[in-house]
Amino acid sequence: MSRPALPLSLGVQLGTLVACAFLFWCFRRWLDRKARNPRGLPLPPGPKGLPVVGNLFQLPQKDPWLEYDRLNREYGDLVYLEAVGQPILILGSLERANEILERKSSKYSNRPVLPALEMIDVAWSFSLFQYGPELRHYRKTFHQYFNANVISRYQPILDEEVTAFLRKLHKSPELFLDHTRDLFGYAIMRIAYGFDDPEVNRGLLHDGETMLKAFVEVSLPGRYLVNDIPILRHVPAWFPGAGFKARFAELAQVSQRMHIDSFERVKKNLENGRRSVHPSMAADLVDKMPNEDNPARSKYNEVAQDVCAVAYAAGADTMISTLFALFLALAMHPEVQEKAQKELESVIGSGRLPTLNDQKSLPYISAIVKEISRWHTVAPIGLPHVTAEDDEYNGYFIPKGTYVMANSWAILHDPNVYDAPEKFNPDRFMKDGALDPTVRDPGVAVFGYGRRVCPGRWLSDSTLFLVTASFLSVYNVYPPKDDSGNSIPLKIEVAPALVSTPLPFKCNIRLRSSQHAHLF
Ligand code: HEM
Repeated sequence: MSRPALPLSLGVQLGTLVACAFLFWCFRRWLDRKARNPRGLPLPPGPKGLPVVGNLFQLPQKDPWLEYDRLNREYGDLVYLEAVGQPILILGSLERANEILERKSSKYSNRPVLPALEMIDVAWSFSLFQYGPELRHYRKTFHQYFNANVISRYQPILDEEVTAFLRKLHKSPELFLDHTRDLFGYAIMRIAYGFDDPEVNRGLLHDGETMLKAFVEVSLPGRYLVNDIPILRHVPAWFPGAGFKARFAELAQVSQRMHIDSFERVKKNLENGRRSVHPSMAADLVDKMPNEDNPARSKYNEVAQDVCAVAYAAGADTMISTLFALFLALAMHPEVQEKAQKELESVIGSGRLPTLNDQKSLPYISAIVKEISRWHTVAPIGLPHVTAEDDEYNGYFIPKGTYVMANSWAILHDPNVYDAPEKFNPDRFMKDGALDPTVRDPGVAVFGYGRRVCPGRWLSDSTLFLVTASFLSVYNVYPPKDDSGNSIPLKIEVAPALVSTPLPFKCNIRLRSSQHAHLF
């Protein structure tokens, strides 16, 4: 159906109306903020912006953590920016992050409220909930399945997926990026839903990636005007400039498929007596579902379907990106592989693959896991926290609704804490053959802060340990070679996004010896 033509003059009039409404809204916001700050406290320091748009054009599009770090060096570790009236606070040190996001977490644990996120229908994900009893309930339900004490439940799934990964590498080492993606992708789909069919899992993981990218894009300050003028969500799709509505509607369908259809599929499978071999989160939640006549059933169902979908929506991309970085770092550092293999041989010999139970006796492998999380900070500026109310901090006024972002990359690349921070060097965590407890553990920043800290961190640590130890037990990884047989030096390059993913790269993966093939 063709779009009805809009008379030019009407279009101009409507455009002018929108612009006036916007300016009026900016003015009201400014007046309101002034009224809420009767003592006239200053805002924290930061670069001066332009009228109305503020620092919008100074917001970095690429590698924001580097620009934020530069601002923190210039203005101190608390920097204030504003983009089209949206206040943004950048925390440039662990001390600030802890003081604000941990100690003042009752005020600093909300998330952005963006009409665009509601329109693409991702508001079901508790990672976007405001802080309160609802969020606590969702986090508690999630925690039952991912706390440190229950991760061993998933050991059989992790073992099977790691072994499948080692076999695939043997068959088609050149596809190692695809195999790495499948490794954690399939593991989390089996843990969350018990889905064993790679085709089904691949489709759902693709949906998860689409939604994560969409989430990042629609959240960018200034990217969609509807976030600043919520009434625009009601303009008809044919209105000039409202093309975003059709795209948002498509994304909403993907989101629906992700969180409702997958859970319904598990329910049907169980009704038909089809249960996965290993326990899954969804099956357990369905088993404990209140009876049909119980009024609590509907809410229970909603929470259950949402927490399962969050597991792969929030977990897959971060883990896969970290694993890509791990293989890249190992290929760049043969001496690290050699050291790890010596440890593996002296502790578990060469007759079996490592298990999670070996974690404590393989400190150098643990040091590699710590170093990869630090060196390649996968969520360099984390997820924004938002202030639930106005606050006064160290004599500064912090308005309600401020996006607060801790620069985790800067915290983990602070040269005062980590010598030569740009170097991948697991030894920085070691002393006398054991982990050195005096070195800052990257876990203090990698997984975020306070009441929103990542609830998947134990699964993440266990998986990274198992993959690193198993891979190095069997394989070596080298940089690729050019036509004359010379090694091509590798370096890490990342795509600009909230989750920092290394760009595709090549490397050579070879069995340590033919005998090592017997391990899988
Ligand atoms: C390398 C692995 C991972 C990293 C680096 C990582 C990092 C993060 C970060 C930085 C946050 C934001 C915390 C904040 O707002 O302060 C977060 C939140 C979250 N992560 Fe992870 N994560 C990882 C793996 C996982 C896994 C495997 C899962 C699921 C099993 C998961 C589930 C979540 C959830 C549900 C949230 C939202 C929490 C909330 O908003 O209350 N993550 N993660």
